[in-house]
Amino acid sequence: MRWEKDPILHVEHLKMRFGGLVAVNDLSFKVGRGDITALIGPNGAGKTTVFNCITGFYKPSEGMLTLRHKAGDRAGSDDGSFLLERLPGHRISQDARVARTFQNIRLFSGMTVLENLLVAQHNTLMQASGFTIAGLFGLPSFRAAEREAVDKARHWLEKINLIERADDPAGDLPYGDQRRLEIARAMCTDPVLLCLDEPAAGLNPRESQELNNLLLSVRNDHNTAVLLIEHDMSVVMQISDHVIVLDYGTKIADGTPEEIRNDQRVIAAYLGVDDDEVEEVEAEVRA
Ligand SMILES: Nc1ncnc2c1ncn2[C@@H]1O[C@H](COP(=O)(O)OP(=O)(O)OP(=O)(O)O)[C@@H](O)[C@H]1O
Repeated sequence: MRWEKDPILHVEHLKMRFGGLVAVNDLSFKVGRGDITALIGPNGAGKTTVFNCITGFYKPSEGMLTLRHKAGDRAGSDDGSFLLERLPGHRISQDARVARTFQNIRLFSGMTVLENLLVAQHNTLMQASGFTIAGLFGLPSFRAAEREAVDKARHWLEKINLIERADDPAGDLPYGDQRRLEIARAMCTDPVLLCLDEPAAGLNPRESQELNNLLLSVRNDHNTAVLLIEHDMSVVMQISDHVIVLDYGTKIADGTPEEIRNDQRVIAAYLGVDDDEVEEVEAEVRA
């Protein structure tokens, strides 16, 4: 398994307490480099809390989160390890190159579709300017970086079939297009790990299929590892290489989609049924 042989992220003994509530308890798992990994579980299982720990929104109460770059990862990052639990949030995105989306859409709705993709590249552009006004106006490195930013934005607009809508306000797009635009915006930061919180929520079957195709392309063409929280089993089972199941903040299963599909504990916990109903539910899931 790639997640054992070549993990990009190693979560060890993660614990997150909120006062007396233990939302995540002694959780360990690995995310394979270039894999699509799904984190699933019933409402309140602790999935978003795990994301918030990985992306620096929360400092874990205990545990280690190690992200390993390899030479050849996106944007020429060198070999190197990042202990995410010790880094401030902005360094997790900028240096460790972890990007995320949220359960609710957080595009700049008044800006155009293209502008949303350019804003995501603000850091690279500012570095190319040498952080000076003179740089902004004159430096050839800035002009080259600007061209690259537009090319990258165009690449992603073509990929998500929104090139025709580049100059429209992002808020005018249909919901499914906005979801894909958010993912494209995150990809414009050249992440090595892309964390997506319920990307398929609210999508119709056609939009869900478009999302699947986009995520498969992120994995296959860009070799970016994807970690997603998802309730939509048609997305999870179709595109994931690896599935991790949480219940009440602890891991109850970890394996390939096939293994998870056949795990009775998962069926019982995830669907919230009693033990004597498991067989019936299992038959429904297989159908
Ligand atoms: N900031 C917080 N303060 C207090 N409790 C919190 C906080 N964030 C999460 N929790 C609690 O931690 C537990 C796990 O919540 P979390 O949102 O991580 O679950 P989830 O698996 O993502 O659920 P869902 O699928 O509904 O989004 C819940 O009991 C929740 O109420």
